Amino acid sequence: MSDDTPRPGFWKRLTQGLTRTASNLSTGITDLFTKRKLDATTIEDLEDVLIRADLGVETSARIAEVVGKGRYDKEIEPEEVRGLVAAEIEKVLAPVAMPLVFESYAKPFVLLMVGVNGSGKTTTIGKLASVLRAQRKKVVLAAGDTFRAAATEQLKVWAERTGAALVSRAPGADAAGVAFDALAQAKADDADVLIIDTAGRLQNRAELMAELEKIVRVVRKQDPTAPHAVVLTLDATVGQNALSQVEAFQRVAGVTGLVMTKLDGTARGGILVALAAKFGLPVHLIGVGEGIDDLQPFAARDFARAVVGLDD
Ligand SMILES: Nc1nc2c(ncn2[C@@H]2O[C@H](COP(=O)(O)OP(=O)(O)OP(=O)(O)O)[C@@H](O)[C@H]2O)c(=O)[nH]1
Repeated sequence: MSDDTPRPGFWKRLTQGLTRTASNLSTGITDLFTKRKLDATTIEDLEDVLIRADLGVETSARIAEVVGKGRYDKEIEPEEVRGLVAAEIEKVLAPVAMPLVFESYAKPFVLLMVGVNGSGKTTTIGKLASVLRAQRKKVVLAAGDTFRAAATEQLKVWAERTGAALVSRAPGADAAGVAFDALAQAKADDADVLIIDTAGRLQNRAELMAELEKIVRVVRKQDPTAPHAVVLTLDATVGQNALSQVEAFQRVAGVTGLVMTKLDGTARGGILVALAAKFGLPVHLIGVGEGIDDLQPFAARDFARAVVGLDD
């Protein structure tokens, strides 16, 4: 996905979206390092501040250690600490900041969207469809969340808005059947990309996982190389629970990349750093607000600086 968002708007949305986490981290650092010499206690306290922002125990310990190295018994400005912390966060995030690439070797390129209800699947599909259509790509959307009629309705709105084709069936139909038909249609129409929406009922995890496995199996009957990408949407406000969601979806669907939404709804946006450190999965997009423009390409340096309250 190319990013043609004007830079000032992009930075403003990002910093506004990350305000809660940034003030959490920034205030924590200011309180610790204002007119105080750096010692073992301040470093331990810094580690706690980072852990409370959900950066993960190991990463927090490592960052605190880097900040302390060679600086004991010296005064250090909070701004310098913010800079050091941002640099370390950037190191963790840089390897995972990757746009979603719709390789043209696969036609159609099959993208399977997974994630629990309300985590931002539909918004992500809408965003991707808009970007692809702006590039004049032919897109088919498959309404694979057959459990909820509202999900199909939402997808229909996006299909109409973007000029993508929609394949859907009556509520309660077999989701794998929808995926199968959609791939057949995408092939027949010579479409570039097929995006398959799926259900996200966490209440019945076993059933949901079986359904996803079946979708993958059925799609492979027509194209053994599909799905070419499996993108998991995660709601940042679930905190540490995001880690177990990645594990669960990875087991059944082989997640190839992540989208993290609702970073604006939490003071613990450091969860993205914990995820990057633990799984190393590509992060394609982040959501920092309700609107479609708030779903942005993920840039490691920008995120790292914004999240500790530093300027561009
Ligand atoms: N504040 C905020 N809201 C978001 C963000 N991303 C999505 N939302 C909102 O979260 C709600 C759920 O998003 P959807 O895209 O519908 O999520 P979904 O996973 O498809 O959910 P279901 O349709 O319930 O399965 C919507 O009201 C979105 O507007 C974000 O980054 N920040």
